[in-house]
Amino acid sequence: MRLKRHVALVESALTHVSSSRPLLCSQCSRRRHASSKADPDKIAILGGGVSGLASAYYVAKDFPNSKITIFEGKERLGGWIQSKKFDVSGGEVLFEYGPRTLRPVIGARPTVALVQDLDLAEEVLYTSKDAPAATNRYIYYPDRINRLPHPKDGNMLPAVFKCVQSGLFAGIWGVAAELWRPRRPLNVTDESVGSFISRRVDKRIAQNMASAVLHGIYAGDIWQLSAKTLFPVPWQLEGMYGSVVSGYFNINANDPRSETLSLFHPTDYEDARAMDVELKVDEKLGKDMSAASTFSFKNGLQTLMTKLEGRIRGNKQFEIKTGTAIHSLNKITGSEQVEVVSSSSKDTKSQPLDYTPPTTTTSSQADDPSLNRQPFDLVISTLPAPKLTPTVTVQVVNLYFPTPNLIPHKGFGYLIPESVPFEQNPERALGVIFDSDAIQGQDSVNGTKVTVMMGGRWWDDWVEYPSEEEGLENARSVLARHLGIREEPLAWNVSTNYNAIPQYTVGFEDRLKRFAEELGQRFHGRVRVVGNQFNGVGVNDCIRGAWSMARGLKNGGWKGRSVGLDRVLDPRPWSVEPVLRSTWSKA
Ligand SMILES: C=Cc1c2[nH]c(c1C)Cc1[nH]c(c(CCC(=O)O)c1C)Cc1[nH]c(c(C)c1CCC(=O)O)Cc1[nH]c(c(C)c1C=C)C2
Repeated sequence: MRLKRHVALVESALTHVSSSRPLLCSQCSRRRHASSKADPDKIAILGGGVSGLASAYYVAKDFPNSKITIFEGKERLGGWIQSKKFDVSGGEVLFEYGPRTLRPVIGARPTVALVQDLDLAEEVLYTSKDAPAATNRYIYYPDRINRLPHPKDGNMLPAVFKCVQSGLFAGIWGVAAELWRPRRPLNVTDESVGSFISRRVDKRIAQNMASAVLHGIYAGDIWQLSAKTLFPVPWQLEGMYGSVVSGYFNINANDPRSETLSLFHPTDYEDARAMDVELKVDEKLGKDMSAASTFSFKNGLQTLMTKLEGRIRGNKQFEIKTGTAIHSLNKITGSEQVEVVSSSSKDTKSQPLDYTPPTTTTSSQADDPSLNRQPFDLVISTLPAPKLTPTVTVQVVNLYFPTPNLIPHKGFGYLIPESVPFEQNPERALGVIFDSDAIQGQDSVNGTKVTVMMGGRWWDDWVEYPSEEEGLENARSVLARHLGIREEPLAWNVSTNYNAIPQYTVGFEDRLKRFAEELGQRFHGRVRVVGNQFNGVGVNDCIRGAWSMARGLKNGGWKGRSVGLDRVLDPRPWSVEPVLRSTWSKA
């Protein structure tokens, strides 16, 4: 009964949404407003990274009569996504300084539809679901590289046995005992991932497995990151059923149909359904995506940014202000407009923005001639709010060696958990990507390409980070100790990505809720937020956030009160829903 009620609820919400407006389709031209007078005169986009550019692209389609200004602190657009080719003897090698592959999961719908809209389908490179890069992921522990079991192994027992033998899976039996562990006290509203896993399963699983995985996504510390935000389903299952394992079986045992069920936040489920219905792509692209574990582009992920930038620069609606820092946002008295205060900037690090300072404009700011003031009807900001999350800095070292197959393992790469003794990881590396396997088809030479990622949570209290020379030396030292690679690299690059990854630490949801309320109260929906601090740390998350924000502007009207954080303000309880078996293409 309960399940039917929830399904009916989602369906009625969807019917309501879809009956009140035409569907959006990546192929058909987007719906225009009934009256072009409805478009805001002036829109500001703060930040020219992936979230800013994607927001600009979507918003321009929906508001063709608006004048849109993009503000970016650095001289280049594209944010952390940067792909560069290096000449080496015999050809060229491509290095990614930031993200490099995307996963074609349902949350990637907006990205894939964007790839199609930008005519980039021919540029895409796929890694198949059967490739070693998809099935072979490793964890270094305590002094060797262990391959993780994968469902495609057929018989997973040999890999499981090896992981048990090495001690990597120590405490795994705690999963069975989880059924009998006491439920968390009612007054616990969040806790760290480390504490949650130690309490429910075993501390060693937290320190070995969870720590490795969270180094590989957030470069983060399991003792600080929030279990409620990062592992929402297990967290909710314990809250509702007293145990994660019994909760999962409970949900599925009561299912009258043969579908797999899970817990969903109602907003997430509606968004997933909307993406599935509204964002269909051509049959060939859909088929290729279905068969892929990850994808990128022949000339790297920057292809997407360059194409977006090209479309934006070719559109007279836009003005782009690079090298421009944002100082503050002020509500203009007697109007609904927002004043954007900016100045020219030489800073290469991204600037946070205090959205809701206690006072609006200081008198020294008011008469500062170096500050520029412009009124806007709508501001879409991708700038991080400093009080919401801390961030970590990650040093990325790309290396190319002329000898092929230097790595003694085939696969995506390996991660290094916090439990690895210091003497095995004095460089404070987080993991190593085997680029030659991870994405094929980007280089015209066939040596060995790897990336070493260092820092992140390990550098939390550091006032100074390793220089480029030190970074290279550290990366080479990791490769020599862990993989036996001692060759001179033919090409290399070190990039230090300052404050690159926000950390959703314990209490994040409460802080986000307060932030959303304050932002709404102060700017009445004229300032909306998108980006890795709000939507998730991946490229897909950022594009999905931009798509969803633009969809909200269209459906709710740009004069609506939403700030783009509807999920955190949605009081509806989590509900049991069938896991979506979505199809990519229209056919
Ligand atoms: C060693 C450090 C890092 C590696 N990648 C990242 C860091 C900090 C950054 C990163 N990786 C993922 C994301 C999430 C969003 C996305 O774009 O998909 C981010 C910001 C994805 C990811 N990488 C790994 C996992 C388990 C995930 C989650 C989704 C998935 O299963 O693909 C594992 C992983 N990351 C790195 C390595 C070497 C590695 C595994 C061997 C590098």
